[in-house]
Formats: sequence, C-alpha cells, structure tokens
Amino acid sequence: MKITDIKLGRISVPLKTPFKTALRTVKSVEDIIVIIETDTGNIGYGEAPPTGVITGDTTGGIIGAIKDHIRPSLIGMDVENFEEIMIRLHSSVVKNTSAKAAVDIALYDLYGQMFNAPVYKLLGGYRKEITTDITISVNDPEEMERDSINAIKLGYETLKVKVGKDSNLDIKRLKAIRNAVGKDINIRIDANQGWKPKEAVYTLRKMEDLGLDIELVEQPVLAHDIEGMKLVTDNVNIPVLVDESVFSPRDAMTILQNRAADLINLKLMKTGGVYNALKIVSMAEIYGVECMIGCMLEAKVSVTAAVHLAAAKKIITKIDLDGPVLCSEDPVTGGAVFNNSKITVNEGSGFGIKDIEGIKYI
Ligand SMILES: C[C@H](N)C(=O)N[C@H](CCC(=O)O)C(=O)O
Ligand SMILES: [Mg+2]
Repeated sequence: MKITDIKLGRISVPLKTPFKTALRTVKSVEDIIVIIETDTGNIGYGEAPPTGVITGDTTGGIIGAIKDHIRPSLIGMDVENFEEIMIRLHSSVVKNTSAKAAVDIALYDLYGQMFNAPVYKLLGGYRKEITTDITISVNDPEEMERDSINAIKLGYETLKVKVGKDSNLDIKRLKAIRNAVGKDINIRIDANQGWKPKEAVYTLRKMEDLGLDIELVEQPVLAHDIEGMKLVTDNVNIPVLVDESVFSPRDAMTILQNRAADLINLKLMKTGGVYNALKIVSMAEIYGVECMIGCMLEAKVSVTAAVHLAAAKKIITKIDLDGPVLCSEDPVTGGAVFNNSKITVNEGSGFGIKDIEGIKYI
C-alpha cells in the first residue's frame, strides 16, 4: 500500500454555543483535513485544529508543515513500513504537533485498513464503549449553573467546568454548580493555566473546605511552570492533572520523574498523534499514573482516533472527548458513534471514516 498523494482541505463547523476558557473564546471548529491516497485505492483521513494559544499551531502553519516538510518525505513510502514512516514523519520538522497528528491519524487509518481491522483492536482492544464528560464554559455563575443542569438533562454524569479567570469568582461558580446538580454528579475543573501556584493552593483548599467534591483539577498553573505544578500537587488533596505542560514523551517523563502531577491528559494534537501518545501511555503504565484522553475543538475525524486509543488502553480512565457533541452539525460519515456522553467505536477497518462533507480543498 504505497502513498501516492497527501491532499489537504478545510472544514468549518459552527458550535452550538460559544466555547469559553481562561485562554480563548471560540464560535466554530475550523480544521484542516488530511487525505492520504494510496496505489491500492485505500484512503486515510486525518484532521487538525489550529489551537494557536495551546499548541502554537495556526492554519497556515499546519498547511505549510505538511506541504513543505511532511508530504515530500512520505510520498512513495509503503504503509507496510509503518515504523520507518513514523520516524520520517516525526523527524521531517520539529514541533508542529497538530500537523503531525493529522498525518499520523490518516496513517493509522490506513494501517488498520491494511489489516482489515479497527485500530482499537490492533492497539489492545480493551473495550468498545467509553463515556465522555461535557465542558461547561466559563461564564457568570448563573449561566454556568443553567448549562450544568441542561447537560445533566441530556444524561451527562461528569461535568468539566472551566475556571481560571478569577479565583474568588471560581469558588462562587463551583458553589452554584454543586448546589444545583447535587452530590451524585462528578465535577472536574480546568483552569487552563489561569492561576498562580499559591493562588491555586488557596482556591483548591477552599473548595475542599467547602465540601465541593472536586474530582480533579486540570492545569492550574502556567504550562512551563513545572515547579509551580509540583507545589500545587504537593499541597492539595484534589488530584492534579497536567494538560498544557505535557506535549512530548519527554515532557511526560519530567512530570512522572518529579511526581509533579497525579494524572496526565493526553491529546493527539499535543503528542503529534497516536504513535507518541502510545509512548506516554507506556510510561504512565510503568508509573501507575492514570491518564485522561482529551481533545481540542475538533470534529469527528481526529476525535475518532482518540476514541480508538482510549478504547484500546486500560490506563486511560478519564474521557474528555466532547468536541463532536459541541458542534451544531456532523460533517463526517462513519467513525465513532456519539450519543451524548456514550461513545462507541465503529467496527469498520481503520477508523471507519467513509466521507467528509463540505471539504474545501486547498
Ligand atoms: C474540548 C475539551 N473538552 C477541552 O476542554 N479542551 C481544552 C482545550 C480546547 C481548546 O481550547 O480548543 C482543554 O482541555 O484545555
Ligand atoms: Mg485542559
């Protein structure tokens, strides 16, 4: 199965409501689609969002990295030679993890097709169904309370509440939400780097004292502040999950060796795809550190790849793959099946993606 071409396109999908975090407000998913063609007629699909504030990757950057660096180094290669392809992909250009992820996903799609098997089975096949949380955007407490109640009505049992814009108001936000949803709903919070280390310790201890029953806190401090992350981890009982601090397997090793966090959030757009995410999974298994799998604002192609990874691996115990359900429409035929919080892998070969509507080819 030889690679004959790598084509690029764009999709635009409006969100149901604006997505707001301490880092940004977004109204639509604006992603790059990768289509890898082969001499056997098999097609592999990949996707990447330009999440500049987190990955540094912009639309133009993703297109340029693939067209000028990745594409020339992969054309003509045989998918059977998978390890060599992955080494070339990751050495063709440094950083640019979203561009690499989009191509890596399309290649794993082809890899599964080559064995006529769904990717999750090739990676471990631990389960077929997973349950995602849903994000509650950071707004005033009343609006967040309303959004939380609406989410529960749709059957979500875990809320991922965005905080990090004002720690005193964050405490009020969480009080209002816990009061409204009762004690049986699982609440995790994501500060998206918004707090200072001591502010994080104060705020989280206050939440503990108030009995707000927070499952975990995600990325309380700046991405590069590993000492600050460790300070928070060492001084609060709420488990700390790193997100923006871990892109590469090397980043994960630093966190694990320093015990700077309790949990790791894997995102294909940070690792550069499944190949490197698997390395972090193995490290986490060795250290006995559970992982979350998350996504950026992504449609169903790339999130389906994350679903397969989560379905394959037992150490991935927390799921934040709500990108497709935040979208007002689904342009993708095939792939994982999203029924609000319940996500099921499609048993088709590769990632089971059949078609993507509305691609504007570049
Ligand atoms: C969409 C997902 N639930 C999420 O919250 N991801 C964010 C980053 C998303 C973005 O800004 O595109 C996160 O975990 O930080
Ligand atoms: Mg996060």
